Amino acid sequence: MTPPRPGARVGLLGGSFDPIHHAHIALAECALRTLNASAVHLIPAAAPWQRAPLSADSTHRAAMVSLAIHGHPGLALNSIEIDRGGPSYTVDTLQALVDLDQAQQRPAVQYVWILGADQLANFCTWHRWQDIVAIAELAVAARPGSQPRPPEPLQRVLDTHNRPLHHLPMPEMPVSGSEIRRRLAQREPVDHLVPPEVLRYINSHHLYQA
Ligand SMILES: Nc1ncnc2c1ncn2[C@@H]1O[C@H](COP(=O)(O)OP(=O)(O)OP(=O)(O)O)[C@@H](O)[C@H]1O
Ligand SMILES: O=C(O)c1ccc[n+]([C@@H]2O[C@H](COP(=O)([O-])O)[C@@H](O)[C@H]2O)c1
Repeated sequence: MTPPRPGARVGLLGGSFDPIHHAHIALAECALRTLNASAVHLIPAAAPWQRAPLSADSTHRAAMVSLAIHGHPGLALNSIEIDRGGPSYTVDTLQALVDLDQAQQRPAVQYVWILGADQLANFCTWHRWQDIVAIAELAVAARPGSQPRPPEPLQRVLDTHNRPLHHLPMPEMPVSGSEIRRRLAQREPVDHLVPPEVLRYINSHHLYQA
């Protein structure tokens, strides 16, 4: 991948990806186009601290992300959180990316954290969420059951920092990792929810079986 031009936007889509599914890819592609980003990095979390332990280990989740983005120019796997280990605080990830750019004397880029409306609603529970807004812009997509509207305290901090909230014009997709895990455990089909390479990987590694 060519290095980003100075001032370019780089989208960051963090997630459990347990497993990655069609809505994640649609979200990343929509962000790439809408933000005119030079790249969108998909960042599998090592240990998302607000959730119960994940089903598949980080090696499997990263491998599935890698398979799913194959043939999608502009999308890249970024294993920074897996490599760091421990609780996956987004603020630490953003700070580490900025520090790395500086250490490697790369041109400064504008990071944009991409999220679904469910996580936007939850955003003010994130670790040091005000510091996230100071470093990165946010881009949100609608998700069935959640409105892509920022909670009041977030809107106030966005206003203080004069930060935009990008809206990603993606159709609502009723797809979730939990539903996929539930279907797999019940031996129900999921081929309409995940890319075929990911399904082959799930089957060959016997993931998500009851
Ligand atoms: N169907 C969807 N539409 C819009 N955004 C989504 C959708 N699915 C996931 N996202 C967003 O992608 C990011 C990563 O999500 P995650 O990996 O937790 O998937 P998930 O489907 O929400 O999984 P789970 O059901 O296990 O919570 C989050 O910001 C989430 O809001
Ligand atoms: O930094 C935090 O406190 C924080 C709290 C909740 C979620 N996140 C991040 O948001 C992304 C989506 O989380 P999830 O639980 O929907 O997979 C993932 O990258 C998480 O690490 C981050």
